[in-house]
Amino acid sequence: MGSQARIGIIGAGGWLGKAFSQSIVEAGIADAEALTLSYRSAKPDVLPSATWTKDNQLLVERSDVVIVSVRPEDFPAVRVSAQGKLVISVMAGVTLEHLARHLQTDRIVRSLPNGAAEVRSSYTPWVASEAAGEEDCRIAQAIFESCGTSDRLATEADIDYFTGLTGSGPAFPALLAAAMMNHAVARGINRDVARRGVNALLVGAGRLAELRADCPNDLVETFMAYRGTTAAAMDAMRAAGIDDAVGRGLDAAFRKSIAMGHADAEAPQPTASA
Ligand SMILES: NC(=O)C1=CN([C@@H]2O[C@H](COP(=O)(O)OP(=O)(O)OC[C@H]3O[C@@H](n4cnc5c(N)ncnc54)[C@H](OP(=O)(O)O)[C@@H]3O)[C@@H](O)[C@H]2O)C=CC1
Ligand SMILES: O=C(O)[C@@H]1CCC=N1
Repeated sequence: MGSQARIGIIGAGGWLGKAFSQSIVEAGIADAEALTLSYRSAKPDVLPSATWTKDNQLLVERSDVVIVSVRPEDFPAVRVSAQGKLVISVMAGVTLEHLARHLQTDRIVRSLPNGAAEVRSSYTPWVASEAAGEEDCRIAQAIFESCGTSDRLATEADIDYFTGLTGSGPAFPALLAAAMMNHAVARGINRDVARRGVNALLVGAGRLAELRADCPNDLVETFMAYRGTTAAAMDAMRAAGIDDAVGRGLDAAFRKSIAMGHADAEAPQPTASA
């Protein structure tokens, strides 16, 4: 398909939809003119030379590749037939089987990017249905790598696990940073100073991880080896159960993703129409 790929994004006005549409154009996978983008409420003020529409069936007809980027609870209302088309889903918890049944195509890639797609730094694991061919997988991977890095995983259960690990993942350093900021403010530190300091350390820690490419355990051991303030803090955090808390969080996300898939399976069959 190369630079002539015709790509449609259902839900292109949202966080991930906007990130994908822009990164696809930036990476030269498709020109803006070859994109058909759908929205539900307000027409977004980006990529004016793309075709914007509220008609998802029209979008499918104008596209070779259809990316579905609505929230899972809005998916049942997306009533289109994508017969013969490659569909790429970024939705949490929606299974390959449900996607195939609802959209009437067996060429499916199920993926789970993360919010860092906005800054072209997502990590996007994905799986493909049996009927998705080599070229389908190649274009899907090119799309994911236009906004970060990606890996093809072995099973759908792996996708359900990675939904928490890396899909929800950017929220977890944010949770730690919020706890640190709340602690500093409670200690009487000026809120703006605390915010600048904590945001700067998040960015710095990310860049350090990128530069060193160490296993996180190695980085922790490097800090522990000082046997100083950092080790004192980490020992106290571990004694308070940080490893257990993180494990419980990841298990909860995995269970939620599986439960969303089961809810789909029990949902009534849609009637396909524009
Ligand atoms: N954000 C994240 O970090 C991640 C999100 N995901 C998954 O990606 C998907 C999208 O998430 P995100 O971008 O954050 O969500 P958003 O709510 O930001 O975007 C969803 C968009 O879909 C639009 N929409 C809903 N129904 C339709 C429809 N029938 N036709 C056209 N557009 C429609 C919404 O419009 P309106 O303005 O009317 O609401 C909204 O703009 C979700 O399924 C989520 O599970 C996966 C990994 C990470
Ligand atoms: O929280 C969610 O359900 C979505 C999927 C992963 C990140 N956001």
